[in-house]
Amino acid sequence: MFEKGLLAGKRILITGGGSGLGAAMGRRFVELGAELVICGRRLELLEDTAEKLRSDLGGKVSAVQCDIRDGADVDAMMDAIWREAPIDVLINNAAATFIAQTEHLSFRAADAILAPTLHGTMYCTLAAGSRWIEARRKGVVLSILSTSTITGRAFTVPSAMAKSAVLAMTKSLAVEWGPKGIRTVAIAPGAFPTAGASGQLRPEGRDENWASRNPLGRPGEHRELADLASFLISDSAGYINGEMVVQDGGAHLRSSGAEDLLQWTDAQWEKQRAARARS
Ligand SMILES: CCC/C=C/C(=O)SCCNC(=O)CCNC(=O)[C@H](O)C(C)(C)COP(=O)([O-])OP(=O)([O-])OC[C@H]1O[C@@H](n2cnc3c(N)ncnc32)[C@H](O)[C@@H]1OP(=O)([O-])[O-]
Ligand SMILES: NC(=O)C1=CN([C@@H]2O[C@H](COP(=O)(O)OP(=O)(O)OC[C@H]3O[C@@H](n4cnc5c(N)ncnc54)[C@H](OP(=O)(O)O)[C@@H]3O)[C@@H](O)[C@H]2O)C=CC1
Repeated sequence: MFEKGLLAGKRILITGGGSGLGAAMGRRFVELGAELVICGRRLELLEDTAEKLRSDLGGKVSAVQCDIRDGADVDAMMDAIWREAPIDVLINNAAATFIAQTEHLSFRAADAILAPTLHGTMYCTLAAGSRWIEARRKGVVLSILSTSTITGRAFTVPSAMAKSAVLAMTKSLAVEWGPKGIRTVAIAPGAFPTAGASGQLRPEGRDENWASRNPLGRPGEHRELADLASFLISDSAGYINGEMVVQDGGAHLRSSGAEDLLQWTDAQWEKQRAARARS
């Protein structure tokens, strides 16, 4: 679909690039000629993903351990990256979520979602943006959000709050940093099955026919999201700024995706809490 060298000459950092959608985007970016840095907390997972990409595609891929909840860690990672060469694109992909009745969330539980998804995303954006602006370099920030930014989402309230805040950041910085040559864009994916999302959002017994209720009758394919991301960060999308593209097969026009959970009994929620306590 794209010319082979679409992303040639671009150095891209993907937060949470070791797994799921982050890894899928990384693979596509390398196929299209980009140089890649991936970060996350699990170094072994990152090294494995980077090694696989190097051996499959022969590209330049490196892995950095970083907990984006920690601003000092983010700064240290950016300093280390910049010592080698500045990045041109930041992909804010790392995030956390789980389903829970909101009234049962402790403050620590709320923070477990808000810290990476909101604060960590802000730290990474600030750390990249301030370096770009100081060096008068251009840049692109692509954040992976959710259709909960449009519909809200019962039972994943801290995630919906954090994603909505990052959408506000995307729109605000489009105006503030656009004149400095930095574009900010976002994708709102619908359901793109990954081990992380299924583990946190789809316990056994939950709405097993959810995929067929999508207007297109299926979940998203990782390659579809990776292609959209490749376009949005490429120079071909150079006039798109402050925009969030929804990629969900039309699902949010029909439902926020949490309606089945409204039917859950107290016993089902009790079972869900107990499963968490055991893990
Ligand atoms: C909306 C759709 C769009 C988004 C999709 C995605 O993001 S898909 C991507 C999905 N990918 C990911 O999410 C990957 C990243 N995920 C992660 O890093 C972790 O799974 C985590 C940070 C979400 C939880 O880490 P952890 O288990 O090590 O937790 P911890 O030990 O640090 O505890 C902190 C506090 O949180 C509490 N608590 C925890 N779980 C639950 C629960 N299920 N239920 C209730 N509460 C819970 C725990 O009890 C504690 O509070 P307390 O008792 O002290 O008052
Ligand atoms: N899959 C889906 O259907 C949907 C996904 N999304 C969004 O897509 C993105 C990717 O999700 P997905 O691939 O499904 O799930 P994953 O769980 O695979 O991805 C989350 C990634 O973030 C990393 N991460 C989490 N916390 C931190 C942290 N504190 N510091 C650094 N890295 C961290 C994880 O690595 P590690 O644990 O090693 O740190 C992991 O690689 C997320 O933003 C998610 O909200 C949105 C809507 C739907």
